[in-house]
Amino acid sequence: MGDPHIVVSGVGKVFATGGRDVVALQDIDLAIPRGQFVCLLGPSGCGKSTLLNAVAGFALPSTGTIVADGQPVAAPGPERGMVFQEYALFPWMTVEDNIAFGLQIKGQPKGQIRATVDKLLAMLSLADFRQRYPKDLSGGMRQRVAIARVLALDSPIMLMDEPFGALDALTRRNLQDELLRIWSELRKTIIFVTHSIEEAIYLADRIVVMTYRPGTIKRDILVDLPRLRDPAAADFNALKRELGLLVMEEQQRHHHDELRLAAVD
Ligand SMILES: Nc1ncnc2c1ncn2[C@@H]1O[C@H](COP(=O)(O)OP(=O)(O)OP(=O)(O)O)[C@@H](O)[C@H]1O
Repeated sequence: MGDPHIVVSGVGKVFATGGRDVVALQDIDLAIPRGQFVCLLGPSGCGKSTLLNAVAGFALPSTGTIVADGQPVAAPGPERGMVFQEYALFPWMTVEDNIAFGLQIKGQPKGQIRATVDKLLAMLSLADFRQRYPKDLSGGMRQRVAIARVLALDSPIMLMDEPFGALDALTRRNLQDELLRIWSELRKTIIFVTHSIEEAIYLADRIVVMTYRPGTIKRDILVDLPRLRDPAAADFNALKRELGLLVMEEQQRHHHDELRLAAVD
């Protein structure tokens, strides 16, 4: 199988806020093989985004190391593309210009950019929208553009922070299917943050459940169900129940923590 594509070793992250230290991550060890689709799952505040941002190189860990695509992570890099929940599109650019932007920055020849943009517009069913501006697109369409922008750079690693969290259920399922199709075609390594148990089971090869403060790995589960997965199937639901209990324990710890802090203040 070769070396893991992403290696997180002994990672911790402490935020100092208002005289209180928040241990957002502690002792995180994670080795992700090339091409694996990993979901980070857990309730709000358990450090999912902090871990993703550390892999992205946006906010480095306080302790430990991260190696991605053979390189120690010290800053954002082109081998790690990021898709956010809020579509990070340029509002003054059309769909095709948004997708082309990163390639123009890289100084690629015009003909080559055009070919890549055409391919991505087709791949994400955006061809009829190429001249539109983001404000004239639905949330789902905007998120397609955001994914196309990252794919344009051909990063072998895709980091996704609740990318479908703001979408309605039907659009969300559509984009999940679309993402699975793209992933199986292009074989990216994906780390996908979600707090939806169903979304994690629907998508992932592997689900990493995190604990609430300190953020540690509570359970690391391989999902061995054939795709496309059926959320109504018995084995899907058995896993959903198992994960539901794990996540609920952490939600309760979060709740108790909030009550305790409220009592102190
Ligand atoms: N810049 C920051 N300064 C101080 N504390 C922070 C900062 N960023 C995150 N935290 C704290 O670190 C912990 C982990 O936050 P993080 O956003 O990674 O959690 P999360 O699991 O992604 O939650 P959510 O789903 O709500 O985004 C939380 O307790 C949060 O309050």
